[in-house]
Amino acid sequence: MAAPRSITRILKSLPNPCSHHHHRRRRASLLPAVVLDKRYSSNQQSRQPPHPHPPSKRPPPPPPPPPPHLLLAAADARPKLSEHHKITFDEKKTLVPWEEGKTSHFQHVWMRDHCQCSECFHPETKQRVLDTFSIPKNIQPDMVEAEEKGMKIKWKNDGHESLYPWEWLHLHSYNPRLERYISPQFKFWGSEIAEGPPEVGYDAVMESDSGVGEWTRKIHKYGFCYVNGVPATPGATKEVVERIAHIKHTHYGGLWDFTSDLSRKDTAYTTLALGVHTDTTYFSDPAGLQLFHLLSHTDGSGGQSILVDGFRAAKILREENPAAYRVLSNVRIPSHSSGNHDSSIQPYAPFPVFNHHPVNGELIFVRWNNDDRATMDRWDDPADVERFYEATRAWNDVLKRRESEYWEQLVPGRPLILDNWRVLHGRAAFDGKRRLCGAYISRDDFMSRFVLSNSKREDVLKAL
Ligand SMILES: C[N+](C)(C)CCCC[C@H](N)C(=O)O
Ligand SMILES: O=C(O)CCC(=O)C(=O)O
Repeated sequence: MAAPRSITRILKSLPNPCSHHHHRRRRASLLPAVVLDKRYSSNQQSRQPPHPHPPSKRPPPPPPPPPPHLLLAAADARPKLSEHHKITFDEKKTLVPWEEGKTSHFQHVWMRDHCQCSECFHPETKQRVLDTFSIPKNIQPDMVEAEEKGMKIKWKNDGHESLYPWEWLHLHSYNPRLERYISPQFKFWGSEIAEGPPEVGYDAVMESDSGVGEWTRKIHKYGFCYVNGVPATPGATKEVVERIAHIKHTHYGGLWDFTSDLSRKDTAYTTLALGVHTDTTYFSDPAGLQLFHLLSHTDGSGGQSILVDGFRAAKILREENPAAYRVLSNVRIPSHSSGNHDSSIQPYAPFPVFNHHPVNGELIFVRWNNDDRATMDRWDDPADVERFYEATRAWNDVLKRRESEYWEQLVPGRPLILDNWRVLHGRAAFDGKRRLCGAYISRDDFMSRFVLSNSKREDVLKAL
């Protein structure tokens, strides 16, 4: 391969793009720039996806890495080019030497495909307009120049000019990866959370995006959060839910308003106790968030709510009984919702209790609803049947421990929202007239609002 050609027409030493406008350093953001890191490369070191059926001898999976699914870009770090080396390119790639001593390698086809100009990338819709497949296979720059705002490339084949902002280049450097990720950690909790459960105020949520930012940050960190001071009406409740995102409509309706009248053929519409579970395990894409608002409970008592932190419980099970954790990470459980005459809802495939991110291996989703479990008649090895029941018993024992359970009597005016991918919920039996309203929000809609209400949109867009 020919030695990298020096850049033609680089007449002077590279200007340090940050040298003469430090006074224009980005206003330190009020909140750390939180953006989703969706760029998991397929070859990133990752655990193998779980085996379809529990192997008997397989060693327990390694502990998952900390969840890197959120990127906290350095709020005000500005990448600086090397003072000593120039940008160079050869027939395949451009090399960008940074002050920190690392050099990013960007293949030309990748660079051209990621041109951010308004011809190639729609300025409003943020979608690619460029026809990727019109890029010549051997595309090369005619000229590469370091400008104040970024690196400019003039392409040889058609003279097209692309400008790649320095922050964008540094953030998207893939060889090597340069940005450090500080993932906001989850705060696991047990029964002690009753002393100080996460909560926000109705006014804050309704009046400002920063109020929604605080609310979504607490939901992400704890897996649940109360909203204090909400008028105990379905209308006010709907408005609160929609401060996060549009409601996920299901066969229960949009904003559901329910009581023990079996109007929908589900035990939630009875006075029965419900063991802790996650909802909608019968959807391919189960609800991300679920809000409950007790509107009234008259002529009776009971119906206390119970929450269990499913991520904490899973961690305990993995430590105490790795065999059970492995079984519940591999055995796929069929689920259904078939009480209503006009539907029998089932996901496109059964899923295990513990679902791990397919690339980085972190536990990302607990699915557990023993009441909605369908008949399990697909076993490669019948010996796995007993193993499954042993594993679910071990799981149930962890869930039912006193220190796992957070019991709380919901009250009108103080709705509870929870992360249905992490937190299990249930209720005690009750009598009398008990009316709740609430709604589901999809996981992706929640994460979108969480990120955008806790970062500058420009940072989110830059990290796409
Ligand atoms: C929330 N709402 C009362 C409307 C429906 C309850 C659905 C309960 C169902 N067994 C599940 O686990 O998804
Ligand atoms: O009635 C309640 O408090 C909760 C009902 C429930 O668990 C559900 O709707 O999934």
